[in-house]
Amino acid sequence: MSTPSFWLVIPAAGIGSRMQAACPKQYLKVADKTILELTLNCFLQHPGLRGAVLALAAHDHWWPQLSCADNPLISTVEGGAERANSVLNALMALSANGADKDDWVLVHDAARPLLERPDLDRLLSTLAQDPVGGLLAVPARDTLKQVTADGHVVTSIDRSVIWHALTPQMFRLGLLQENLTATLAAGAAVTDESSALEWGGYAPRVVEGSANNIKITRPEDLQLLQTLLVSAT
Ligand SMILES: Nc1ccn([C@@H]2O[C@H](COP(=O)(O)OP(=O)(O)OP(=O)(O)O)[C@@H](O)[C@H]2O)c(=O)n1
Ligand SMILES: C[C@](O)(CO)[C@H](O)COP(=O)(O)O
Repeated sequence: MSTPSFWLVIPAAGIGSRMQAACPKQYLKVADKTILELTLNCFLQHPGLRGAVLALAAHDHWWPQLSCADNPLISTVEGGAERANSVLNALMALSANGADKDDWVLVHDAARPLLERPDLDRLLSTLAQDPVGGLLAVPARDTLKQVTADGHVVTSIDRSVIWHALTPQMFRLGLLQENLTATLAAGAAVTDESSALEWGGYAPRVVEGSANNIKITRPEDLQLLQTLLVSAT
């Protein structure tokens, strides 16, 4: 099935505090490539990519050293205080540079280097005609507990209706920009793009993806990344 063309937003302005590394985690090297380069690879090889906007920290001096920094498909903007602010800055740049409000935009974490092409194509083809958009996600496998602040179980959550949100998340530029702007203005919690659409009363669709599409967050994730990269070759 043919897949629609799309713009790409990569929030990459985080400091990676939970990783406790000497540089932001997206610039840590694994198998001779930075996590950011690994993340970009899947998209730069896709014929549907119209262009990419990376949101970078104001003090980011690592990006210009990467070979892909010269790729004409990639532009950069300054990120914001939170991930949602970084994403909104990138969306505003797309709008200012002529992207249409009905164009598809995919937002993908710089810290998710293991997105697989079949998952990307499944997201694009499944949502190509969707009136709202949606996101890659994985159904919960473990028994889930609601727990008190001092660590005691309150109840078990029905896992049959629980999914883990991943990225990319895929929405039309105008709808996403409008709802993200409104959600931030209202001071509502927004840790992913779907949250903003939900706040606006929409019901994004989940598209099942691979549980290997992990977000590199803590030091132990680097070993898992190495293992998954080896098994993928
Ligand atoms: N102000 C911010 C904060 C985060 N991000 C990006 O959002 C993605 C997911 O965020 P997270 O995994 O939390 O990254 P960090 O914020 O860097 O990690 P930490 O919370 O451990 O500092 C990352 O690619 C990160 O670079 C961003 O663009 N702008
Ligand atoms: C967008 C996301 O990766 C979906 O699971 C997640 O919400 C990012 O959270 P973070 O705290 O900004 O890493």
